[in-house]
Amino acid sequence: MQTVLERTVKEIPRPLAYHETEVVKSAKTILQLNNIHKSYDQKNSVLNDISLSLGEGQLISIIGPSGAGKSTLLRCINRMIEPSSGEVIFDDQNIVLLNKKRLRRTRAKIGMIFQHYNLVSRLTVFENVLHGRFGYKSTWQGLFNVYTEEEKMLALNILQKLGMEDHIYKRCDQLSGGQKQRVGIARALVQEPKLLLCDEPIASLDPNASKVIMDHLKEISETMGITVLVNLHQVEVATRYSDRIIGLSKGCKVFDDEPGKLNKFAIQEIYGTNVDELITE
Ligand SMILES: Nc1ncnc2c1ncn2[C@@H]1O[C@H](COP(=O)(O)OP(=O)(O)OP(=O)(O)O)[C@@H](O)[C@H]1O
Repeated sequence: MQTVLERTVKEIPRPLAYHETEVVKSAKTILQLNNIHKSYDQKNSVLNDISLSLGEGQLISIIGPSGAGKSTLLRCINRMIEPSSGEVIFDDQNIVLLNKKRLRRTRAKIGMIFQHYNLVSRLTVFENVLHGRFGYKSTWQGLFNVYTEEEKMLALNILQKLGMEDHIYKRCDQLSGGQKQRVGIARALVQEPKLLLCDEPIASLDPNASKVIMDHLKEISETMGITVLVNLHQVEVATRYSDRIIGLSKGCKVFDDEPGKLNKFAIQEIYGTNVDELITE
C-alpha cells in the first residue's frame, strides 16, 4: 500500500524542466559557506561542518526537523549569530572577518524576513518599508528618517508589485499576517539585496496567505535575480517551489539536491523514521 508520503511526493508538480536544471547548475555563485561550525556552549555542536554554495537567482529551501539548526545556519550567514568557525563568502569577502562598519555595509545587501515579521506595529506600512534603507544611511539620517525621493519611489513601486498599494498609510498592527509578511518582504527588497534570507516566512500563515508569500518569493528569485534562501517546515512547499533543497539533521547537511531527488529515503534520513506522521501533521 502507498504511504501518505509516497502519494504526496508523487502528486507534487515538478517545477523544473531539464533545460532549466542546466541553467541552475551554471548560475553564478553568490554565497559560499565553508566548513561552518556552531556551538552555543562547550558541549553541544549545533552546526557541523556545513559547506555549500548558492547560485544567483535561485530559490533554495532548508528543511529539517525542529532543532536541526536551520535558523542558526541562516543567522550565521549575516552574523546575527556568530559562527564558531568557518567562512561565509559573500560579495568576494569573508563576512566572518568584517569589522562592524564593513559588516553593516555588507548586510545592506542581505535582506531578511522573519516568521513574526519584526515590524514596528505603531508605524505605517510605508515607514516600515523605508526602514529597509537604514543600512545606507548615516546615523543622523537614520535618526531623522531622511529619505530621498528615489528611495520613496522605490518603496512605492515595491509595495505596488506586492499588491500592497492600498495599505501604505495603514499602521502595521491593522494588517493581516499575510499582509504583514508582504511588508516584511518589501522592507527587505527596498535594501536592493543580492540575497534574501527567509526564516520560516509562512510558519504563522494559513494556506492561502502562505501561497501568496511563496509565489512572491519565487517571482523575486526568477525575475529580480535575487537569491532566496528559505527555512521551511513544509516539505511539500519546499518541493513545489525550490530550485534546490538542503536537508539538515542534527546540525549536519544530509541532503543537497534538486527537489525531484527528494524521495522517501532522503526524507527519512532528514526527519528520522516517522515519515507518515510528518506529512499528515
Ligand atoms: N541562543 C541559543 N543558545 C543556546 N542554544 C540555542 C540557542 N539558539 C538555538 N539553540 C539550540 O540550537 C539547536 C538548533 O536550533 P535552531 O533554532 O537553529 O533549530 P531549527 O532547526 O531552526 O528549529 P525550529 O525548526 O524549531 O525553529 C537547538 O537545539 C536549540 O535549542
